[in-house]
Amino acid sequence: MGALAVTKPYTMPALSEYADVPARLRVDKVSLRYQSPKGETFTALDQVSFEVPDQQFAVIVGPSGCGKSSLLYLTAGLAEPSEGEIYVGGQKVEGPGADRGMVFQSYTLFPWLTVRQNVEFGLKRRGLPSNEINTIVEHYLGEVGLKNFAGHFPKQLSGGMMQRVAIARALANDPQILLMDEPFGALDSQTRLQMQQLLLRVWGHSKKTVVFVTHDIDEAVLLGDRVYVMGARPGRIKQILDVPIARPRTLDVVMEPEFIDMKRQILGLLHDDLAEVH
Ligand SMILES: Nc1ncnc2c1ncn2[C@@H]1O[C@H](COP(=O)(O)OP(=O)(O)OP(=O)(O)O)[C@@H](O)[C@H]1O
Repeated sequence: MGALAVTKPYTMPALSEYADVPARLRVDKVSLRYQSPKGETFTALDQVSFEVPDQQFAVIVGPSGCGKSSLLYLTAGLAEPSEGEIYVGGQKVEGPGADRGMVFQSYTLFPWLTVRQNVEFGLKRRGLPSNEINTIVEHYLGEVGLKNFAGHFPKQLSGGMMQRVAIARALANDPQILLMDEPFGALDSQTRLQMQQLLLRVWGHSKKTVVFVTHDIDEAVLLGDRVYVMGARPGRIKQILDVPIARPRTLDVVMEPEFIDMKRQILGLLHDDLAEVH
């Protein structure tokens, strides 16, 4: 490893240390089991515990099937853990709520609504006054560079533009936390790089807590404050690594020794997991 800086692994403090100061997200001994049609039980997540401090950009990586999406769905309140609890802003998750914004890989815009109508959808449902809605929508359309496309319908947009609308829509609702499940997974590599930079810029302004799932290790290290590496069978947190790379981060950081060292550590953890499976 020579002169490369070695990243000190993050040691997870005992959950009780946070009793007085709730983290923005707290996952406490969460297990998730599925029942097969034959009645067999499959453990997708096993006793998963971790915390994400306020304003942190947390990235979850792990082998396919380790339960990354399941963890986001549980946090979104779209499914219930078999055991354990999840807290967002100190409140136990007991169902879906506007305090959690979601951006998925597949485009989830309302196709019959324009870009503007998609972004203002949640604000209208909350009954905000129209001048306030306009100010918020203008702000976020500006943030994602889509002011000139406000009247377009989703089918008139590229994949990257649709994801920009999804990000604007999620942030416009002022959620406590933004949950992103492989949001750039379906984009071509050039657009993906652009979207990563856009997200870093928008996140730098909004300072929302983000939990971002990806398969892409470069993406994890480029975006994250911390990378939560999961193992499979059963799904669990294997290691939490702090990313020791200063912000703002541009594409050039991928050549830096710290970046390469982080990638090496994460790959090592993922390879260990593959070796355990085969
Ligand atoms: N509704 C379901 N019924 C049964 N098993 C399920 C269900 N949903 C997910 N699983 C299983 O739970 C495990 C975790 O799935 P999940 O989609 O959360 O993993 P993942 O890490 O996000 O995978 P990928 O990276 O491939 O998207 C997988 O083995 C999956 O097959």
